[in-house]
Amino acid sequence: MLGLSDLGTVVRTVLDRRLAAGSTAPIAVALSGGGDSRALALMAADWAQVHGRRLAILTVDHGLNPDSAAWSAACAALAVRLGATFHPLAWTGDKPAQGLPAAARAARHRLLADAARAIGARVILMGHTASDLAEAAAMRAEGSTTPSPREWAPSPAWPEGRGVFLLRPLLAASRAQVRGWLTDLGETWIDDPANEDQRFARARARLAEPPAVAPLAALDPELAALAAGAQIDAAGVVSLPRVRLPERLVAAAALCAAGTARPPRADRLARIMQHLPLEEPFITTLAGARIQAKGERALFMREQGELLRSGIADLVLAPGEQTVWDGRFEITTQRVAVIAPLTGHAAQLPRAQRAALHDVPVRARAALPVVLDGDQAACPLLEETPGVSVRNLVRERLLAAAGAVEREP
Ligand SMILES: Nc1ncnc2c1ncn2[C@@H]1O[C@H](COP(=O)(O)OP(=O)(O)OP(=O)(O)O)[C@@H](O)[C@H]1O
Repeated sequence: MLGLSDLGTVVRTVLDRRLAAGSTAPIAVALSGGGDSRALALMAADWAQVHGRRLAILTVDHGLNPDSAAWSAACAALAVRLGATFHPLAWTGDKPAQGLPAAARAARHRLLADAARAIGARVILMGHTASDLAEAAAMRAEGSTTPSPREWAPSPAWPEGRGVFLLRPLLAASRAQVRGWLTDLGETWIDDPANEDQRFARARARLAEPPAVAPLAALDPELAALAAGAQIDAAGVVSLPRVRLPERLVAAAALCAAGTARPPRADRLARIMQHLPLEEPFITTLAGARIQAKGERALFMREQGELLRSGIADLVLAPGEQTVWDGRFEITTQRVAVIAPLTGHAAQLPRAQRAALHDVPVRARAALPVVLDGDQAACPLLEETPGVSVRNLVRERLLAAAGAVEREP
């Protein structure tokens, strides 16, 4: 059991290990105003001061409780007290009747990630505790697919969370321990009544399961090494050895190659895992990706049919605009540019690019982005295109997903 006086030391150790001491980027804290994130903000402020780092407080108002504006105001007041910048964020979209907690969570992660990127922060600190780990386990026992919060993980929001990591330094402490620490300091906090609302699986889990002390998130060096060894071409096609591929890497490679965000279904993934190591050629789709296994390698690429079915339209970018196209390519323009999938435009490419296209697997070609100029097309991935720059996000995302990035970039 973690003693109260040890809590600060544990958190400092995690921050020392994961944050880059010499970085000039601000450190973001996701502050709900609840006890856990409040304690975390206090500890992070100490660490930031010692290391000369700026602190930014991010608070999302979900608009679900009449008191939420007052909660945000309390967070703003703490930011002032800690000398941190305060970034109020609001979930203004439609609120679904079903699945409200999941929708709120997805919106929260998108807002937090966008805000972090806007201020140049690479890490968002979150206040999950060992009690949250125990609750996630209890919810899974109830049939939910809730993943366990990990100490260090890329933001689940995609593409908003590109390059942004979540750090949970309180995972080894129970909620009661964190609150004991706050009480000792004379601090108060907000209790969100939704946490006690028994209609939500999460609240039932809070009652059901006594908190357990969390093991530190185990890093899987094999997974990270395999991801680091992946061959990824300019078109974003991922090539991995087909035998001894861990299931997690297959799922991550599919998501990254497809640019999609929704994790694949467990039963589909399990079926693929049965076929993948066999010797016969094997073709399937997963999470918007096409998987082609032949010989000793498996290729993961965007499934072109899914791209076209996603209703991707010709996109007009203004000068200076940046977008993530199909979840795979970050495109920045210095001029007006019309971006479209290559399908139907291959004959409009200059000769050199048509030749370069031969190096791209046939079934990956239609899902490449091209810039249309009248009756001309150009693919910035095949050849430099004036006024348009493109960054392939596939490798960076795969490395982050596989745990190959262990600390603040
Ligand atoms: N409204 C909010 N504004 C900012 N941060 C928040 C907000 N709500 C939650 N958080 C952050 O998320 C942490 C966990 O909160 P909570 O347990 O309510 O969310 P969760 O849905 O279980 O987490 P996750 O989003 O990782 O699934 C908090 O300690 C805090 O850091």
